[in-house]
Amino acid sequence: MLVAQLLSRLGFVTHYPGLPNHPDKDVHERIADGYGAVLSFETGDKGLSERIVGATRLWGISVSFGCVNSLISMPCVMSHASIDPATRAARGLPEDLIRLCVGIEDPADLIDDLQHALLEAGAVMFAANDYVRIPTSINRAVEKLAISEPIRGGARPRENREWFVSAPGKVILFGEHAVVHGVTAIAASVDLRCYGLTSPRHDKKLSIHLSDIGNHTHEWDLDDLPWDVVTPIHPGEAHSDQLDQKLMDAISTRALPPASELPSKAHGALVAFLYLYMSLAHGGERPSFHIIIRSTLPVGAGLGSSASYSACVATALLLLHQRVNVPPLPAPTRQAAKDDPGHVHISHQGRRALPPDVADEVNRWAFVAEKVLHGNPSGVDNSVAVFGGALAYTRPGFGKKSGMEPIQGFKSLRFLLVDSKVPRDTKKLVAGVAMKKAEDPEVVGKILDAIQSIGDEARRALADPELSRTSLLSAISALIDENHAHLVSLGVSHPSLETIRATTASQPFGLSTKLTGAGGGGCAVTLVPDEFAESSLQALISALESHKFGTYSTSVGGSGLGILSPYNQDVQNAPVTPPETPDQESGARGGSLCGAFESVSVSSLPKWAEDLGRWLYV
Ligand SMILES: Nc1ncnc2c1ncn2[C@@H]1O[C@H](COP(=O)(O)OP(=O)(O)OP(=O)(O)O)[C@@H](O)[C@H]1O
Ligand SMILES: C[C@@](O)(CCO)CC(=O)[O-]
Repeated sequence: MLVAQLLSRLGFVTHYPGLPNHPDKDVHERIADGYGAVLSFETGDKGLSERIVGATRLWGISVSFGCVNSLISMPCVMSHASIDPATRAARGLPEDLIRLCVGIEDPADLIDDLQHALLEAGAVMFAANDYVRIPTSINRAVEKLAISEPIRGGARPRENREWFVSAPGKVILFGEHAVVHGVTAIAASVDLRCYGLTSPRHDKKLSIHLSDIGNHTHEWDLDDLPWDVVTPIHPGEAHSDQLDQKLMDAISTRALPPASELPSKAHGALVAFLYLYMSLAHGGERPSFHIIIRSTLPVGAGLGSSASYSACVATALLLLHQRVNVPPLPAPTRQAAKDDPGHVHISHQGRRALPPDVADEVNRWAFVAEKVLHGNPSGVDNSVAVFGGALAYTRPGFGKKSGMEPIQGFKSLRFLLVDSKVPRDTKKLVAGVAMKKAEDPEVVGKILDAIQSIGDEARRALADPELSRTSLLSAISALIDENHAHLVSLGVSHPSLETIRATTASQPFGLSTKLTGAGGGGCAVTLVPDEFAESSLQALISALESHKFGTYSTSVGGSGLGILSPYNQDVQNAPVTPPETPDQESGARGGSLCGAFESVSVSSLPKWAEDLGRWLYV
């Protein structure tokens, strides 16, 4: 009732038998007690309705209702999409109709979330201390304006500004490799990140600087790229499950020198970048820009460096190809007054600032880049790089429930990451396990089942409020050892990883360790119990470093994808918008942040980036 009253008061045509103006209120009251949990409303504009549905956080988007949590849908594009529009119209089903099912959450949270969504979508504004509806005609005019100037509140159109993006790496606690074959993996973001900075060029060239891959720089004339083989993928369309082999071949043979001349790490990164750039280009637009990539993650070490690179490239390209928008700057929830800037809407800050539709689109394209780099990725790494936090991930296509579920309780665990510094190739290791499975399906099938049980057990333990902290930590330790043993059987360990395990398990440390990520070298993850003294941790780090291993004490479960806010009022230090025509001579490297971004030390990079202004995170 409260939701219906809110919508009706705001002036939306609201259908709910509890409202006094409902035409069949009397009939309903004769045959039923109460008014039920389902209602619907019209906004007057299908696009606006889509934005509202996409902007809700607590209301889950769902085709069919019947759940304890609150759900939202647009029947005409979801449950009733298969009925042709004429029949829908004849039956009086408005195209802009939004249907809601109210669940058991706190009504105040539900109303707050709905108000935020209406505000974010541009359906209401905040004036005189209250939300008021923006007439649909104004909304349409604003939408038209947004097409020519998509970043409302920013200083310049998007192709003329610098975009600064970042995404975290990941640690897989349970289920690597097995996840490729349908097992659920448990993974979380780490606070080491990849950063990408784009600055505009005005010379019809495209260039990329890979700071971590031998400082490799590559430049292309946009007109020389093999456009003749590109099958355009229009905005809103999904990339097919398979890579376009013609485009892959054309990039390798015509846009890049033969692979032998290019280090393979750079080759993979460049192919992935160009593949996305060319696939995303549409409407004859070919933005000319320079992009610099820098990461605080070790590359090729099992911490998801490729996925965080893929997420940064996908985000930058989706922004520059005008396929995603940063949400408009919300109105202050309290009016600004003298000496009071007003209260900025909370959803513009922190983890919730980038809406799910932006995150989903970036994730889809980051997965495409991962396919270019890895062949057959499960999607867990890019999902963590985009969504952050800790999650249980099951790849689709194995006849069971797939997707992501957030995991609570992971953030409180302490880990030490140890880099064996032994290089390896994820693509080959994943292919090796697939070959083993093809040769011995029964044995590998049993290992996969055992790894699934380990992940299930870990999730149960993490979710069990009755379990003492000591029991939880000893359960996770035992499961870490067990999972590692299975990875050894799959043939993806390495002598260096066994040395790390032996060192961390030795007295006085007695800690459990497993390889993480693809293995074959790369990183191991060690669970550090709460009571483990700082002096012991330092002694362990010294012991590991004496073997020439690298160590990272990292926190897990932090933010996913981030975009530095393009709004002037959110920028604290430097102007993020570059000169109109940066460095006309070369067309490149003229942006205001480029020099500083390239020269700041790796250890200072996170703080430097954070201090530039407000980051909008998923
Ligand atoms: N900072 C970066 N700049 C450019 N390319 C990168 C960067 N980080 C990763 N890559 C690309 O990703 C490849 C590394 O992928 P790989 O999967 O082997 O390592 P990883 O992602 O660190 O490990 P895992 O997949 O086990 O988590 C590199 O060879 C390079 O092509
Ligand atoms: C080895 C693997 O399971 C994790 C790599 O980080 C591969 C994948 O899931 O794509």
